[in-house]
Amino acid sequence: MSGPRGGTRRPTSRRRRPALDGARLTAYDVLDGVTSRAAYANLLLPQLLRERAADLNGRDAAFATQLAYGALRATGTLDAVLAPLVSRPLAELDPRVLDLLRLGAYQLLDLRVPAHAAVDTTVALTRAIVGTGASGLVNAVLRKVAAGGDRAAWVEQLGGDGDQRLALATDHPRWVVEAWRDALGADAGELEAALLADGAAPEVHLVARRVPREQLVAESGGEPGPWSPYAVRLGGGDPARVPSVRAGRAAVQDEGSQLAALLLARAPLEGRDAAWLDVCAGPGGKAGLLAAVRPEGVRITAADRAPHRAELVRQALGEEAGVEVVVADGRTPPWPSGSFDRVLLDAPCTGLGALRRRPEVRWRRTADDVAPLAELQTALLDGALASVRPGGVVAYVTCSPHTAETVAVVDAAAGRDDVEVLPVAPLFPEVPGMARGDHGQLWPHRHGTDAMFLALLRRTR
Ligand SMILES: C[S@@+](CC[C@H](N)C(=O)[O-])C[C@H]1O[C@@H](n2cnc3c(N)ncnc32)[C@H](O)[C@@H]1O
Repeated sequence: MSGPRGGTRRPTSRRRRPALDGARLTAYDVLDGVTSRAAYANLLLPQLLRERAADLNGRDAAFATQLAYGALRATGTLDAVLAPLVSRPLAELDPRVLDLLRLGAYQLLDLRVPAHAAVDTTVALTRAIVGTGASGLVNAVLRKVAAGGDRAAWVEQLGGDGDQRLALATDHPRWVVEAWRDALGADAGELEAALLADGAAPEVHLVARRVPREQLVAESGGEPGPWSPYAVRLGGGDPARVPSVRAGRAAVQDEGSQLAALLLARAPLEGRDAAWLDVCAGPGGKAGLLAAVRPEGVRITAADRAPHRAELVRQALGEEAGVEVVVADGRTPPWPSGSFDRVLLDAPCTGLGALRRRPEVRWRRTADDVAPLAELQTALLDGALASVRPGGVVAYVTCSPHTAETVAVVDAAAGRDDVEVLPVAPLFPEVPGMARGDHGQLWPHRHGTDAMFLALLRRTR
């Protein structure tokens, strides 16, 4: 223990002078990037931590992460607490002040940061970032937040019906709570567990593509994943340091996404099995696993409408033989009808199944986003069914459990007289609790994966 030396005096008061600390400043910069530039926190935060590595130790980096992710996840709840304490609508506040209020309020509601530290440090940040004028408002509002108690006390005070309380307690917009209840159907008793799981940091999963899984386990110090025979779950550590990841023989991939690719590979098929299509392939995660597990001689076409996403597929697949990457719109396929034996449609979606990874997405998305995406998904599924030969299969997957993007899209296609639905769960006997009718649904709270939806269709003629 180092004591005071060379005339340095111990502070006489236990209450330390508020200083601009690097962790809080970094968390603020992440909130500001998300608010003012629509940045993604999971990209911006690691970048800032790298740039500021000389000034932030491991604990600072961990605290900045907890603050930034926590405050972004809780934005709606924090705003519900702040709104009655500010005389103007929150939307009329200087956005920087609103972000600072959120940062302070989050510490008061959810962290064991002493109230005076949360308030004083946020006031100091406000003074430095916005100016002295705004610091009075921040000071006054945060004191009222502190006086109202912790999150449980605030949820109690704000009141509302059951869904409203769940929304506030678990940091979801109400429309997502309703969508989750609907998606869980008969298992709606798991609603709170499902919502809470969106607040837990996800484990990093690796996929062993061109390396035996046991070797990847040994290299990474991880554990075999319970569901995919290619998955390794990491307890911690930087995946980029794992030799097979560096060499491109393994990659980071959620175990649910691995099952989505395996669904296509495992689907029962009669006759020719030589040409596979991944119609929305960018950035190439599932195409990479498909390339590794395909039987010898199978050619893969990996398409994406966005040229830069197609380029990412090219980079991800590197030297793979028998893989063609093309820029194409899956709604109007440029290849002859019935060209493929198996087609994977990993459709663009709201991404609500991956809320654990992208804390701000739950507030950026709105219920109005769903219908246009469902329209796109429907058109893409039509294109996928046109691309597959009679007798061939289409795997339709989304990283969202929302019924309008999943069951409704597939049901509409299944109404055609040349399409039959194949049951998904029997193809994964090792994965309990994944049946959603004939389809498959993974959940973070049940499976420790993203909430992937999986459906299988056969074109009958
Ligand atoms: C969910 S992501 C695919 C993820 C990818 N399968 C993977 O595992 O890495 C959806 C992709 O669909 C692409 N996309 C969107 N609209 C499309 C369209 N009309 N035709 C083809 N690709 C499209 C997007 O550019 C995006 O890369």
